[in-house]
Amino acid sequence: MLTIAIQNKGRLNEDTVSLMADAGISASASHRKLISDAKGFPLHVLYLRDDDIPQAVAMGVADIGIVGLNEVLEKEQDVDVRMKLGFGACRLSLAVPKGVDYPGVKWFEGKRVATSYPVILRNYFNENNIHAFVHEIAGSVEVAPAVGMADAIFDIVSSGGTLIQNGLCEEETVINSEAVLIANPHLDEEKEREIGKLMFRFKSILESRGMKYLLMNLPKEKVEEAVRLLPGMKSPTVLPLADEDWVSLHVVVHEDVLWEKIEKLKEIGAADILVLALENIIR
Ligand SMILES: Nc1ncnc2c1ncn2[C@@H]1O[C@H](COP(=O)(O)OP(=O)(O)OP(=O)(O)O)[C@@H](O)[C@H]1O
Ligand SMILES: O=P(O)(O)OC[C@H]1O[C@H](OP(=O)(O)OP(=O)(O)O)[C@H](O)[C@@H]1O
Ligand SMILES: [Mg+2]
Repeated sequence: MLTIAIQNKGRLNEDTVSLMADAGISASASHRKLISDAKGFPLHVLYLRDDDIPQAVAMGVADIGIVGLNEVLEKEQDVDVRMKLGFGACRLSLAVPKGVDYPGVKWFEGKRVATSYPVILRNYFNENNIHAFVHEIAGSVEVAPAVGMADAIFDIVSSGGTLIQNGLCEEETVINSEAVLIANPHLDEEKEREIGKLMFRFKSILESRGMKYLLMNLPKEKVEEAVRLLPGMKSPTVLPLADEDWVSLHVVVHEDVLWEKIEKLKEIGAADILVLALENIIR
């Protein structure tokens, strides 16, 4: 049976548990339980601090894990990144106090930079031939310049709100991150088959997110025009109605373009348009 390591609490826990739930796998969301068996898929679930997940997977304590790409790159453990999971999006950036006249990355030469990601930062400075002092701290990195502990910081940025609150200005994005599925690189065939099944479920879920199922009635002579407006998964489904001059048209569209498509369809005579949530796309 496969063992998966997930974050026990914190920012990735909820999205991880809900991705698994959407894939028909119920893991306990309890913060106290450290290991449990999932329902809906043969899986042991190990609840860990996110920092420990890459190592647990590299050691084989867990076969797979869900963790931010930032932690995978920081820990430099021997694990394969198998797929991106579409949540936990953030970036690791260098930021300097507002008001600094920033000429480019060479500004960091000789400076003290506070971070919880010393490995990624040192690699970046080495690649850019910068000699700087990397000052590792566990948290509240953004206050370091204000209290005189550092000249700049390197930390996670998402909305940018924390930087603004602390009078800092983002200057260099070093990596973009999101939650990923990682795996031990030396698993047997049976475990790989199980991982394949799990990834198939996750991919179906991710593909269907943001998609809507659209049904409408349309004058028959407008079908070709509607098909041109609606590049669906293959082509729209067209079903006859009792009234032979009309058809029922079904199509899957992304919510980003939903209203734009609806407006165009109405213009060519579509009526009784229904928009339904789409749970899953199995290809
Ligand atoms: N503001 C944010 N927006 C989006 N994603 C974030 C943000 N902050 C962190 N993340 C992502 O979520 C992951 C977990 O963040 P969290 O703050 O829960 O970590 P932590 O405090 O180190 O947790 P743990 O107790 O498990 O060690 C980060 O490694 C990163 O990938
Ligand atoms: O750009 P923003 O949207 O403001 O997010 C960035 C902040 O989020 C994270 O901290 P978190 O809130 O998880 O607190 P922590 O430092 O205690 O982990 C991260 O360490 C940044 O400080
Ligand atoms: Mg952590």
